[in-house]
Order: sequence, then C-alpha cells, then structure tokens
Amino acid sequence: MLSIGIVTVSDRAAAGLYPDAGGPAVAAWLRRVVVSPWRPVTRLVADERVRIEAVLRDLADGEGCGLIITTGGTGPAPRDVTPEATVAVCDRLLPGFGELMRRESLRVVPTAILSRQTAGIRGRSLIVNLPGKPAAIADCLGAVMPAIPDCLDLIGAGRLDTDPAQCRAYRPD
Ligand SMILES: Nc1ncnc2c1ncn2[C@@H]1O[C@H](COP(=O)(O)OP(=O)(O)OP(=O)(O)O)[C@@H](O)[C@H]1O
Ligand SMILES: Nc1nc2c(c(=O)[nH]1)N[C@H]1C(S)=C(S)[C@@H](COP(=O)(O)O)O[C@H]1N2
Repeated sequence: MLSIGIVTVSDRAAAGLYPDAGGPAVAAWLRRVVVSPWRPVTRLVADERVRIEAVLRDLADGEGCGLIITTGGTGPAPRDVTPEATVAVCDRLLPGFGELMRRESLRVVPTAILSRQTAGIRGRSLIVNLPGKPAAIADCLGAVMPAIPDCLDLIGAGRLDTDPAQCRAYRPD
C-alpha cells in the first residue's frame, strides 16, 4: 500500500481564515486517477520554512510516504518558501517537473511563470510542489503524473498505477 503525503502550505488556511480547498482537491484528483492501493496522509502548515521542512521529513522518513505532493507557497511573495523547504530536504532535484508544470500552466494563465515549483527525491520519496490555487492542481498533476509511476519504481518508493482512461502513465520497457 503506497502512502501519499498531501501537504497544504497556506497561512490563511492554517489559521482557519478560509477552509483548505487545496488538500481536498489533490486527494480528489488522486482518487479519480490512481487505481492501485494507496492511503492519504494529510498535513496543513503555515508558510514557515522550518515547519514545512519538518512536515516533509516526517512524511518521508516517519510515515514512509513514497509520494508527497505539496500545494501552495511556490510564488515570489516573501512568505512563499515551499521550494526552499523542498530543496533543503531533498537529496537530488528533478527540475523537469517544474519546467513541465509551468509549460502546461502557461497555456492557462500568463502568471504561471511566477511559480517556482520544483520536485526532488528524499530517500525513497518523491516530493512534488504544486501552486496554491486549487484550479492549478489538475493542470499540474495531469502534466507530470504520466512520469510519476516510473519514477517511484526507480527510487523504490512503491507501486502506483493509474486509470489509463484518466491519465496514461508511461513505463519504458
Ligand atoms: N489551501 C487553499 N485553499 C483555498 N484557496 C487557496 C488555498 N491556497 C491558496 N488559495 C487561493 O489561491 C491564492 C494564491 O495562493 P497562495 O499560495 O499564493 O496564497 P497566499 O496569497 O500566499 O495566501 P495563503 O498562504 O494565506 O493561502 C490565494 O490567495 C487563495 O485565494
Ligand atoms: N495552472 C496554474 N498555475 C499557476 C496558477 C494558476 O492559477 N494555474 N497561478 C500562478 C500564480 S498567480 C502564482 S503567484 C504562482 C505561485 O502560486 P503559489 O504561491 O500559490 O504556489 O503559481 C502560478 N501557477
């Protein structure tokens, strides 16, 4: 059973000023697309680098999440620090994820280039950043999910299969 961490990074959602729409949107997208057994491990954290890093380490090392998806805190505002926290906890980066997600998002909004979203590997966990706008989640996950099952295989993170009618994953022979 693959554990998937879902991390909302938002000052206002963490303070209860608005309900978190991002985490539930990620979970709903995964429920629609992922057909192999998985369990969500959800976290809600303010835009504080030290706390985001602690959450990512706990999900990877403590909860054993093979995949960790963050939403929020990727922009240029002073408190947007999710990419810095991600880079700090990762052993290696996968810059292609951010490049592809920005390219796809650019079809939707010109401000897509403001997202510094990235991805990387910590041990046997793949960490992927998404922007905070709930509408961005499907754009970005739809772009990178075709490559995620093979990445999880390669790092020994666990098995993830998608419904090909929703998202066709590519596993090279
Ligand atoms: N978890 C969330 N739930 C609902 N809406 C969100 C969430 N995160 C972001 N948004 C919406 O997307 C916009 C841009 O997201 P961003 O991560 O830049 O938030 P922000 O302006 O830094 O504020 P905050 O960190 O308090 O959510 C927000 O202004 C808000 O309207
Ligand atoms: N697909 C998509 N990507 C998007 C957006 C969006 O609405 N849709 N918003 C952009 C905006 S306005 C910002 S500021 C950056 C960073 O957002 P974040 O700080 O919420 O992570 O993501 C960008 N990427």
